[in-house]
Amino acid sequence: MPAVLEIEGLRKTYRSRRRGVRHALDGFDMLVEQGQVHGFLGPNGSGKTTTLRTLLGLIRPNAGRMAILGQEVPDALPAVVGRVGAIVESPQFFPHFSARDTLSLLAGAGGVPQARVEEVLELVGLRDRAKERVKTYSLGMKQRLAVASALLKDPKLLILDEPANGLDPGGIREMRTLMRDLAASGMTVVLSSHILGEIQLICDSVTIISLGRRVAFGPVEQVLAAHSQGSVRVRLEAVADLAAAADALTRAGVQVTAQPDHLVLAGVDKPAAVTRLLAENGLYVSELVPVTVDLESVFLELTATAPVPGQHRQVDESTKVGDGGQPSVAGGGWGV
Ligand SMILES: Nc1ncnc2c1ncn2[C@@H]1O[C@H](COP(=O)(O)OP(=O)(O)OP(=O)(O)O)[C@@H](O)[C@H]1O
Repeated sequence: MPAVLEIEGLRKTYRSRRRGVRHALDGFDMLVEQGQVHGFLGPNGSGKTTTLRTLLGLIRPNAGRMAILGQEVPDALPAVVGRVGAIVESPQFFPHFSARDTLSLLAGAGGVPQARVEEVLELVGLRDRAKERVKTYSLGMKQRLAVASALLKDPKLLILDEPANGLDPGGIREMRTLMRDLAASGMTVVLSSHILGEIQLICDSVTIISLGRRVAFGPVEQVLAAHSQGSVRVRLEAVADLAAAADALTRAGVQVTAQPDHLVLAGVDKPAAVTRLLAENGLYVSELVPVTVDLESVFLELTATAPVPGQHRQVDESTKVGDGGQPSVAGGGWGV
């Protein structure tokens, strides 16, 4: 499969007198093959929007290379831009225009035949409300209009930042079907989302970014399989003992992800060793079961953003269990 999108070693550094140097992108890589629905995932502030804006020529990177449809960007952007549809951050529409007028105006400006307006209205499910003013639309309807505007030029690559934002469950399901249909027709779709269950259902492959670096990528099943080896869920008689248990297990070399009422341990080949270790520390297990990992737990583990009882993780902090309970800032986010 040819690569539709390639990013290698992308760096973007922001400098400010007050906050010093901030590495929004710290040698980030990404590869998306043709006809895939590709999920782009990362916690708040991890660099997703910076990546997409850099790709679209809106931000100048400090280093790295990028190619869209086999052409190096930003140099070749004028040549490829007609084949890329993108919504990065919510677009603003004239509130007094209807969806049909809005799309008609955009089609005219982009040299797209007017017949395409009706096609995209139908595709995103706005046909019956197309005559009404945008200011009367719900958030989800505006989101559908945004997707319709990105689809106008029948792009080869569609980039959507949080397309399910504001959609109701029915709308999310329709968006899922639309993305799959578009990919089946040969379009490549890159979407960022925080709805990880949705990404798992919809995407063929994913890239996970944390603190400006890629921490996982590949087909969804491969990413899940790579992280499901020997995972077990542990509950204790006393929830208050979880932090102590996480600490003891981490010191013994077990990889621990803390959830509010249980721990998930990775790479456990002998569950009995876990119960023994905890019992020796006066901590008593009430449940120990193998878990099939989902994308959410992989995400929380790789980005170290699992909630820890009693702590309020701040943006830019990666809360590592077992480091004395103190939130830590992993390399790459702040500082030089
Ligand atoms: N213009 C700017 N000046 C300084 N720092 C910036 C600027 N734009 C982004 N950043 C910083 O770069 C980092 C990455 O931001 P970015 O918007 O790419 O994150 P994101 O992954 O899209 O987050 P979210 O999921 O919250 O949208 C953040 O720490 C952010 O504060």
